Amino acid sequence: MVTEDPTAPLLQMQGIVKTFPGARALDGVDLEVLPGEVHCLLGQNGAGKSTLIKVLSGAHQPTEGTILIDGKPAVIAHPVAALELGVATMYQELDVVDGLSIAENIYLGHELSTGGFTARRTLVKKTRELLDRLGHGELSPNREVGTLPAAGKQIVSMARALSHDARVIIMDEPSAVLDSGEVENLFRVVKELTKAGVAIVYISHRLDEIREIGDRITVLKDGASVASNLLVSETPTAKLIQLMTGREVENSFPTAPACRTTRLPSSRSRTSRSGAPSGTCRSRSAPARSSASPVWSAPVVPRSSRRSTGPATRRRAR
Ligand SMILES: Nc1ncnc2c1ncn2[C@@H]1O[C@H](COP(=O)(O)OP(=O)(O)OP(=O)(O)O)[C@@H](O)[C@H]1O
Repeated sequence: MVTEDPTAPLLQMQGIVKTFPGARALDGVDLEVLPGEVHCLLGQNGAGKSTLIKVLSGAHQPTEGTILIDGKPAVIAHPVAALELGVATMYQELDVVDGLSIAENIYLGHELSTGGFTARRTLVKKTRELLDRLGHGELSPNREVGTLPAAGKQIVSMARALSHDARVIIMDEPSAVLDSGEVENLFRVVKELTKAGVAIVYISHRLDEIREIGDRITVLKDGASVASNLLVSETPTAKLIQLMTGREVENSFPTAPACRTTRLPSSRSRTSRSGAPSGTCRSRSAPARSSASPVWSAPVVPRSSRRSTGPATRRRAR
């Protein structure tokens, strides 16, 4: 796939709806991802982030809505179709096979076509190239994945995404399993990938991380995108929390314009690192709550620290 205009969206999701029996998990989500940007997806627990990435990775079919890749409608009928379209997902529960080597994990499901000894040598060589690219040339392609710490398994997962020539990599709370040194390495790798034009859809509950690594933000609430393409550099934390929770937050943060109801004219608009115009906000009926209650009384809980959740009952299917 070749994108002729480097600033044209690589991926667009428009009006995505996903219903399950008894629940409307997505209720109109728009997402636009540019080449070379880190696009952060924010939302409280249950906002619809997982469902959206499952739609994008071909694990779920949307009930309504359109997905465009390079401006062309795409049907992501199953996970292999997503990979063929250049969309790879790194799930938080790193889906690597402990009993296989690093090389076998990376090429699992898309083994090299030649057989025997030559294939094995090529496999190891290609794996070494991928690990080098990710700054982990010290890892042996033959090492069993079960012996790696979480950060190492994440590198394998990322190498697998690159082995599919992914142009969009979805990272679902990638830092949740990492210590601070490993997070630094993750950010270094993310920066190298984006420099090469790869787009990252980055899901995190850690707003400080988003400040460090993100370019633009889409906020989900109750299954819908309530703000799209906000520039990280222009959006105060209080605004993000207000968008995620629907509650006004007493503003002890900078008063930079958080979002605009219309896009600025392109000649005068400020742009992100990747050339994106400033974002738009969409009003959505938010519960009328007093600003007196502290925002942190409704904290966002990372999935890694939660037990399994029950079936959806909050939003009934219409
Ligand atoms: N297979 C399903 N069947 C029924 N309801 C579902 C299903 N998957 C998700 N939902 C519901 O859809 C809503 C959105 O869930 P989703 O897991 O996408 O949110 P999320 O933002 O990823 O939250 P979290 O951070 O807690 O994982 C929730 O109300 C959830 O219960």
